[in-house]
Amino acid sequence: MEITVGTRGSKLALAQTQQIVGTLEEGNPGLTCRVVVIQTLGDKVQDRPLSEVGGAGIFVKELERALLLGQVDLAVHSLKDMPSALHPELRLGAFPRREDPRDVLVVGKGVGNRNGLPVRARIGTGSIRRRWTLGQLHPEWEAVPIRGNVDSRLARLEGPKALDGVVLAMAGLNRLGMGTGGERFFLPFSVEESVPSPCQGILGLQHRRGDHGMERLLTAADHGDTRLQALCERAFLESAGGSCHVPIGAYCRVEKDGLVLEGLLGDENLRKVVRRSGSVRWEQGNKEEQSRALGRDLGLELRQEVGL
Ligand SMILES: NCc1[nH]cc(CCC(=O)O)c1CC(=O)O
Repeated sequence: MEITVGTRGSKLALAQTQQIVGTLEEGNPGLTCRVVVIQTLGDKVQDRPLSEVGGAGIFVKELERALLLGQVDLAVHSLKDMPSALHPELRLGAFPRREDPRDVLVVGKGVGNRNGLPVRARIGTGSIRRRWTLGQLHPEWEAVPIRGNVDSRLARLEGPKALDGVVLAMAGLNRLGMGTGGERFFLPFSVEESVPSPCQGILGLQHRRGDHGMERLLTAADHGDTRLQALCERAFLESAGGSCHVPIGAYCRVEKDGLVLEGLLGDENLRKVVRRSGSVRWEQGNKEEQSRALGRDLGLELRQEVGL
C-alpha cells in the first residue's frame, strides 16, 4: 500500500516529514510513503515579515489544496503555523510526540550565558511575542526584526553587521540535528521565562475527512499527551482571537491528575500584555473535551481582559 505525503520544501519541513514517514512505515508494515514537496507562499517570500505577506496560514493553504485535489493523502505541518480555522473537509488525525517546546537564544561560541552578551545586545527575532518577552527579561537589549528559514536566521550571527544572538524554536534546531555542538551556543529560555507559541514543537498530520484508512494508519504516529496539549493550546488560540500581529503564547503541561495551561495575550502595540494560568483536574468523561474547555476558557478570559 502506498500513500503520498505532502510537505513544504524547507530543510526543516523535509526533516520532520522524513521522521513521520519513518514512524508510519514502521508502525504499518507493508506501507510505503511517497513524499511530495509543495511550495507555499510563505517559502517564496522571504524578505518581508509574515504579518505583511498574508498572515495566518501562508504556510498551510497550498498543502490543504493539494489534499483536497487528491495530489497528496497526508500533509505534515508545524502546528504552530496553522491557523485555528482549518478547511471543513480536512482534519488533524494525529499529533506525534512533541519536540522541545522552548524558545532558545542562539549565540556565538564563547558566550556561555546571557550575561556574557554586550549590555546593549542586538537580538534577532521576527515574532512580536518573542520581542515582548525579550523586553521583559532584558529591557536593555535591542530586538532586530529578522525572517527566513533557520539557516538564514543563524547566518545573521555572522558578517559585518552580525547580531549578538537570534531567538529560534529549540524544536526546529533539534529536528535538524543542530541542537548541540557546532559553532553556536544554545541558551534555552524556560517555558516560564518565555511562554512558547501555541503548539510550538508539535506537528499536525492532516488528511481528508472521511478517509478512514488514513485514520487507521495514523494511530501509529499519535501521542496521547501531545494530543491533549495540542487540543488545549489550539482551543486557546481560537478563543483568544489572536493573530500574528499580537503577542500570543500558550503552554499546556500534562500532570498526573489534569492539565495546567499558561497563557499570554497582548495587543499589537504591546500596551497591554497579560499572562495568566488555568488548570483542570480530570473528571469522569472525555479528556479531549476537558482539554479543549480549559484552553477555550483561558483564551476568552484573556481576550476580554486585553480587549481584543
Ligand atoms: N514560524 C516558523 C517555524 N514554524 C515551526 C518552527 C519550528 C518549531 C516548531 O515546530 O514548532 C519554526 C521555526 C522557529 O520558530 O524557530
